[in-house]
Amino acid sequence: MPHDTHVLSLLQTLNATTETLNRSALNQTDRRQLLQACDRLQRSLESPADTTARLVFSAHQLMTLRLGIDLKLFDAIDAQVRPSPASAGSSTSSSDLDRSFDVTAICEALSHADPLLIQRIIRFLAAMDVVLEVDRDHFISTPLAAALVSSSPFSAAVIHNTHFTTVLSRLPEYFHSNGWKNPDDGFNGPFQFALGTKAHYFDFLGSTPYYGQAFDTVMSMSFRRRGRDWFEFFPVAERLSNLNDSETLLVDIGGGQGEDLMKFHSRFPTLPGQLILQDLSSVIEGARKSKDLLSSGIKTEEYDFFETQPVRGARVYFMRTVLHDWPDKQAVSILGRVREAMGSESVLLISETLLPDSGALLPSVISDMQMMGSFASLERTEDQWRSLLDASGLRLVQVWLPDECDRKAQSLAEQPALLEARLK
Ligand SMILES: C[S@@+](CC[C@H](N)C(=O)[O-])C[C@H]1O[C@@H](n2cnc3c(N)ncnc32)[C@H](O)[C@@H]1O
Repeated sequence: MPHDTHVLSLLQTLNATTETLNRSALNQTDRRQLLQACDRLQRSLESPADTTARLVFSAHQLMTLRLGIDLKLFDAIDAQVRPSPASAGSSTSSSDLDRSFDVTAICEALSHADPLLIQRIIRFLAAMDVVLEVDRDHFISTPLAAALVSSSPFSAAVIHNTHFTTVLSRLPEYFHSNGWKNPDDGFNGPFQFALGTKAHYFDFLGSTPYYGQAFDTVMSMSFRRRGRDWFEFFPVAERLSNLNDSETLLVDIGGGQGEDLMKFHSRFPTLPGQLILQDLSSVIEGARKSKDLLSSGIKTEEYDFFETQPVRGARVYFMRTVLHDWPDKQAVSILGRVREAMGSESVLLISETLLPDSGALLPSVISDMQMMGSFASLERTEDQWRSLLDASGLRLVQVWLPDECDRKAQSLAEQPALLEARLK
């Protein structure tokens, strides 16, 4: 029993809130503000020992999710808690769907794995509340467990990031061996050191479908598309409507699966000029399977951006979260290929999250560390972008952000900026 009556009443309020809060009625902003307040409260309460313990044991939790995903444990749970197709059409409704499962049936479904191992993984998941233990060997699935089935983008996020921990775990040895120099070569950095390879991270992804597909899925996830789309605050109609159909309106270089081009097309379906998606062959192969992409008339092109840019004099060369994958050493070459192709009317638009000059928040610095580990690259401040563009023979003309964005750390973490560059 707490001594302090204030603490006692605080505890009662917190516990009552947990019990009675109507989560489904909360809007996104309110939900996030509540989470941030809980996070601040936790950080302020934790002793150094608490924080250390929380952080050093978090890898175990993440890796347990990964084991569950690779084992197809979440699929097996999902299959058990869902009604069979025969009963699904009958009187069973999702609200009275029984979400309980027992370990024996899961072990039978996953007969290729040792039952004791399955039991230990499920026990760990129960300790994390990913599944809820009701009785010995008897559990209830949760929305989180259902969100980790193989087909879910969340499982791709776990696969992608657990693989990244291979690189993270070797960073200390990497820096000891290189004399604590900032990584600056995408072909000879922490990733190559950790995996004992000479391959660039993208070559590795191209030759390892399991990780390549996880990466592509993560790139398409909505959490990477926070904030407003660039074309909502860049004057598209004013700047980009005076083309004819035979000209190229926009080339999305390293455009992945074409999400950005498809969004742009559906926002401006009648704007004249060709839209072109360029990426490596392994990525374009996947993008060509998209019916939406094909029906929107977007041209797809296999293209390595270290080679001569085949599309000359396009009105817009667009790159979204591409250059943060490359340290200046390689980014200058990539930008050089764009500069050579640009005409006097061409503009290069770069959509990237800007690092603030001070006060960077966790999402920004985590991304910076991710760039360092995978690509020997970095997230850049405005000054770093200006000097990179300058070294590439280009001039930073303007940094576009929505009017409501105040350029403080929180806004910059949540809203990618659009950097407009032209020939010098
Ligand atoms: C971080 S992803 C960004 C994808 C997309 N622009 C987006 O924002 O979702 C980087 C993209 O660059 C592509 N890429 C990497 N190396 C490339 C190269 N040498 N030539 C062309 N594209 C490349 C990758 O395949 C990937 O699709």
